[in-house]
Amino acid sequence: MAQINFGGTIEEVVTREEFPMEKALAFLQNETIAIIGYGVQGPAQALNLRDNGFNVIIGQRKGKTYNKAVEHGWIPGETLFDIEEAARRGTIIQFLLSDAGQIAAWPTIKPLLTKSKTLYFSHGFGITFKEQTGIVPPADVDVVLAAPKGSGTSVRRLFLQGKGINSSFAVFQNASGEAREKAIALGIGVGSGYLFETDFKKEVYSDLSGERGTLMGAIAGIFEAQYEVLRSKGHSPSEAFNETVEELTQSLMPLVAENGMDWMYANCSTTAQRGALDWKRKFKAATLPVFQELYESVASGKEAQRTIETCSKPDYREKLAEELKELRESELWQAGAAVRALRPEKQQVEASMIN
Ligand SMILES: NC(=O)c1ccc[n+]([C@@H]2O[C@H](COP(=O)([O-])OP(=O)(O)OC[C@H]3O[C@@H](n4cnc5c(N)ncnc54)[C@H](O)[C@@H]3O)[C@@H](O)[C@H]2O)c1
Ligand SMILES: CC(C)(O)[C@@H](O)C(=O)O
Ligand SMILES: [Mg+2]
Ligand SMILES: [Mg+2]
Repeated sequence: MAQINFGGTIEEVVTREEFPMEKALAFLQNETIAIIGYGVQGPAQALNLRDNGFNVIIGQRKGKTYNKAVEHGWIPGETLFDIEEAARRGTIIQFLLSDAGQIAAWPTIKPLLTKSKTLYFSHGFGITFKEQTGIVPPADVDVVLAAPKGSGTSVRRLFLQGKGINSSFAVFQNASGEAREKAIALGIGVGSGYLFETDFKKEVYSDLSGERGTLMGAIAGIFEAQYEVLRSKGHSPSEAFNETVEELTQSLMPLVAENGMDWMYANCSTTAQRGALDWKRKFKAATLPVFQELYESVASGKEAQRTIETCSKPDYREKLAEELKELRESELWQAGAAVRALRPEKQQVEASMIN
């Protein structure tokens, strides 16, 4: 394990140098990895594992998603099965159904988790909120987690670019005595650049807070608030969108990603720096209680309950699609679509498609 100083706290991380792919392949050479669920993480992890040389099969119910798996080269009856058959054949069960879907499938999966098999999650949800999910694995199996810190789409894209996402890993149950190495080997196999250690509860608390907070919920809310103010003061949609979203994603966040917040600030005007440093305090103070409320809602199980209730309904997909449609069709994001289409590289692509 490499010892890394994260802003004054020394943490241990596992890099590909210490745990190379050959070691992961050797460690898992006798295993059949059954990917249960082919939604977003499922295809990314399955394809990365397959491309890395692991023995992978898929378990997916029939329908559109099953057909997607066929398009990706999984062969019905050979490497593509229904959930039950894949879980029977697999020695490592990667449980990548939606968190609500895992509850429905658990009665099918549980009896197939025979001694010395491994149950793998990419989220601490099912195990941590066991009172609500009913997911309690048998004592004689390993239970591990490798959770990529990003969308499955990025997990696959970064892999194809020869890069890697960072992931957390954890062990909940170590029946074999080798669960930790197994978690790391699987984490490397699915395409992680490096892995940091956590436990199931910390993973789910931080993950649910992050996605409801700055990563997805808070950012969308802040965009809407600023856009609405600019529009109400007479600014055009294009101006409001550019000052709220486009500049952030296209110009400033890439600079933050490259070299940190202070460096992005330093590459803006002194006027901008002065104002940002002053207003940052006010935004922090205004949002701190909201983030505290959010964390409490996660830790009390309220967020899990709401997710389970809503995402277990038969029409949950349609309902989510309706809400996303409303977001897409809002003026802000329609302005965004127009702005994106005007990016020079898009126009070049369109021109080359015409010629
Ligand atoms: N989406 C991501 O990029 C991402 C990132 C990190 C971790 N995770 C975690 O990985 C796991 C999988 O997430 P996902 O977003 O890929 O899942 P998802 O929501 O896309 O669902 C995956 C699959 O589950 C199937 N499914 C849903 N309910 C079902 C049911 N009742 N019976 C059978 N199949 C059912 C769906 O058809 C879909 O193919 C979750 O634990 C999630 O928290 C996801
Ligand atoms: C990609 C995210 C937001 O990091 C993941 O946590 C998810 O639930 O999809
Ligand atoms: Mg999540
Ligand atoms: Mg996440």
